[in-house]
Amino acid sequence: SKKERANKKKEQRDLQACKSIVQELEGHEDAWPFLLPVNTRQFPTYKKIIKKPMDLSVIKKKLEDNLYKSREDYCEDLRLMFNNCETFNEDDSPVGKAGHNLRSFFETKWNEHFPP
Ligand SMILES: Cc1ncccc1N[C@@H](C)c1ccc2c(c1)OCCCO2
Repeated sequence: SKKERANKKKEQRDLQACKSIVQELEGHEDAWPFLLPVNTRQFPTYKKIIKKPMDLSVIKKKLEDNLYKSREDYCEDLRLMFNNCETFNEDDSPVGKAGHNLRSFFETKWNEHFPP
């Protein structure tokens, strides 16, 4: 139907916006702690403390494999990644500071693409 076609277009537009936001995050100078899954041999307590690890490479793959049912679903994974960072890292640590900076950058991009 016309409504279904319109909805499909919106979903395609949202997916494209989410992909471009991830690309912008990856290029940010404070993205370095979030580009790949945390190495649990390097951080042996991470698996016990963080129940649902998340990073930009997983989010990018989920986008490519069309595993998000909505932009809200995608936004949830990004906020999970930043919340994990706050759980494990001190605010004034290098990773903690990078997490706060990148979260702020993300929320700004989010509001640019999807004004509340
Ligand atoms: C987001 C996050 N949360 C908790 C722990 C680590 C991470 N990120 C990883 C990629 C990382 C961050 C800092 C690091 C590091 C690796 O390499 C060991 C040397 C010290 O510097």
